[in-house]
Amino acid sequence: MTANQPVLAVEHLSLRIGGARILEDVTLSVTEGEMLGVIGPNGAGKTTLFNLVSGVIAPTSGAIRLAGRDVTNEQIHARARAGLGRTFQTSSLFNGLSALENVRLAAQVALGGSLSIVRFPHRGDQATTRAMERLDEVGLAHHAKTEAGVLSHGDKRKLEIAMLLAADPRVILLDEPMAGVASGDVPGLVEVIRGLHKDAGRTVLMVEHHIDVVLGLVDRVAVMHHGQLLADGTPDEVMANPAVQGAYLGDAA
Ligand SMILES: Nc1ncnc2c1ncn2[C@@H]1O[C@H](COP(=O)(O)OP(=O)(O)OP(=O)(O)O)[C@@H](O)[C@H]1O
Repeated sequence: MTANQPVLAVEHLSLRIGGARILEDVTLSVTEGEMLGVIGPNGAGKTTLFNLVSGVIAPTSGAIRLAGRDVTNEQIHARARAGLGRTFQTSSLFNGLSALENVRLAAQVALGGSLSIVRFPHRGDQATTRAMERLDEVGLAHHAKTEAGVLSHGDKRKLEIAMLLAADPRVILLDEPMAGVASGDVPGLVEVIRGLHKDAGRTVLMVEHHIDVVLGLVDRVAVMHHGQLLADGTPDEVMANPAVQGAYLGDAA
C-alpha cells in the first residue's frame, strides 16, 4: 500500500436481487486513521453496504479493496484475516462466559488458536494479556469477571468492540452501535468509539441512526439514499447539502 492509497476502497459496487436494485454504483474510500459515518433513511442500503464490504454477500458488480488488495471474491474469514473487523446489529456474545473469557476467546482465535475455553499454557497467557488490554481500551476492565449476559446493553456493545479489537483489525465496521442502548449509556459508548479513533488512531466506519452522534464523532459522512451514494463530505458540508435535507425530509414525510 502506498502513502496515498486508501485502506478501504469500494469501487462501483452494485447489488441486484431479482429485479431490485439494492445498491447502485457506490464508490467510496477511507484513508488510514479516518472515521467515516454512513447515514441515510431506512432502507437506504447502509447495512447492505457493510454486508458487501465484510463478505456476508457478494456484489453483482464492482470491487472492494483492502489495503490495495482486491478482496471482492474472498470469504468473510479471509477478509477478517486481511484486517477487516465488524460488529453486527445482533449480539455475538457468549452470555454465560465472563467478559474476559469472551475477549480471550476472540484473542485466542486471532492468535491462531481454536475457539476453546480450554487454556493452552503459553498461547492462553498471551490471549489473556491481549484480552485484558482490549477490555481496558473499552473501559470494561472492572467488569472482567462479570458474566457477559448481565452487562447493560451499552457495556455489551463495548464488549463486542473489545472482541473485535482482539483481532487487531486494520479497518473496523460498526453496525449501529447505539441500537438498543439506553440513552443514559450512549455518552459512555460514544466516548469509547471516539477513543478508538482519536486515541488509538484506528480506522472506523460506522452506520448509525443517531445522526447527532455521528456528526459529533466522525471526520467525514457518506449519505446513502435509495441504494446510491447521495453525498460524501465533512459533517457541515453534508448537512448543508439540499439533496441530503430533501432525502431526510422526504423520508419523514
Ligand atoms: N436479501 C434481500 N432481498 C431483497 N431485498 C433486500 C435484501 N436485502 C436488503 N433488501 C432491501 O434493500 C434495501 C436496503 O436495505 P438495507 O438493510 O441495506 O438498508 P439500511 O439503510 O441498512 O436500512 P435500515 O436503516 O432500516 O437498517 C431495503 O429496501 C431492503 O428491503
